[in-house]
Amino acid sequence: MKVAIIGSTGYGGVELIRILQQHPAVSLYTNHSSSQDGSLLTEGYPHLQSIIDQPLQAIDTKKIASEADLVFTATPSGISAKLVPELLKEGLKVIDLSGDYRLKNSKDYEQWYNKEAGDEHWLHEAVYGLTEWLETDLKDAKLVANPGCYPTAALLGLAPLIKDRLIDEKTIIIDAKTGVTGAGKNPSPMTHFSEMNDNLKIYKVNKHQHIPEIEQVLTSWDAAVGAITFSTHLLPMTRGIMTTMYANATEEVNIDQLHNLYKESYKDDYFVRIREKGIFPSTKEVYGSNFCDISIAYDERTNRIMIVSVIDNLMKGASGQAVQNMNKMLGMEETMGLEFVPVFP
Ligand SMILES: NC(=O)C1=CN([C@@H]2O[C@H](COP(=O)(O)OP(=O)(O)OC[C@H]3O[C@@H](n4cnc5c(N)ncnc54)[C@H](OP(=O)(O)O)[C@@H]3O)[C@@H](O)[C@H]2O)C=CC1
Ligand SMILES: CC(=O)N[C@@H](CCC(=O)OP(=O)(O)O)C(=O)O
Repeated sequence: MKVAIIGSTGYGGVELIRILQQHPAVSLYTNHSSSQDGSLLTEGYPHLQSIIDQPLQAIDTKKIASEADLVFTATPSGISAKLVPELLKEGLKVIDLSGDYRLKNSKDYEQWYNKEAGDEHWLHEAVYGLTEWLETDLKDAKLVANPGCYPTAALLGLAPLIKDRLIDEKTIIIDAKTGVTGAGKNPSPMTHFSEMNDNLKIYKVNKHQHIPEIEQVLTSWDAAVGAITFSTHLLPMTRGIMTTMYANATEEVNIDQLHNLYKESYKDDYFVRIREKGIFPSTKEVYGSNFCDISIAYDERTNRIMIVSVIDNLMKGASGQAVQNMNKMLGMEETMGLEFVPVFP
């Protein structure tokens, strides 16, 4: 299996390198950059010393097609929409990590991303790659839109309740928190150490680009889901996302029933771990791994259900899930090359 990464110099790209370097089915991968053609990755990432010696290559789609079977585009939104059609035209399979192919309605994309949407044909052709809940076989997919980091954590947490119609769809609240690698490698006033350290920030209130993505998927599962409430916070940690979600139960439920529902829903999914009753996950318990850990609680006094899910934003929230999708596209075990034990403590 020969693979190319476009955007290797970014955090998503470097995480793909960490995975593909030890993936048993990947015989070769090449690294491409729009701005650092000919440079060594070790100039920006000395931790790759003696692991990657080849210089970065330019993004030449024909050359990539002559060398690779599949490409990961770990590039910013707006850029992917320009690159992806050219790569597909060359016959390559593509897994795009950006938001460019996730929203089926191009008007939603233009509204929430404030950018021009990509080609309609590929927008509709793209398979939304929430791996555990895929509705189509990825073996025939040419383009996979890898889900956003927050949507991955939120959707895996809500899916069993929504599919079983156990919550009032109009009462869903998703309270989410992330580490700073979610913002990519370029520093900004938002992520600057002196402003982020010892601090907790709420951002993009009612404007986050993941709102329509979460709503699109939830609505496809249950048409009664309308607008959700979703808030995002930035914490002074490197990796990790926690989503704490609340909704009113539609009927009388009890914790054993809810716990069994989650255990049953994910019994065949290696990467989704349902915690024992009363044990809640923390982000460090999935650090550097492809796991999504979930707990559920029920408050009889308010008739409200609470779900907590944690992921590593760069793994299950981006590059890990992208490789899980690659494995499925190629008909391999979905866990191949991804069985990292979380880095703890
Ligand atoms: N960080 C995260 O936790 C997550 C990120 N994502 C998405 O994944 C994608 C990559 O994110 P991330 O790695 O964090 O971002 P970074 O900003 O860290 O890296 C993006 C990379 O894109 C490349 N790039 C920039 N402009 C262009 C261009 N015009 N043409 C080609 N390549 C370009 C840059 O490399 P170079 O200049 O060398 O070409 C850069 O290294 C984004 O779309 C992001 O939204 C999704 C889920 C989670
Ligand atoms: C801290 C931070 O800024 N996180 C990003 C995470 C989104 C992301 O990484 O990208 P996609 O839009 O491709 O999903 C944000 O909230 O926008």
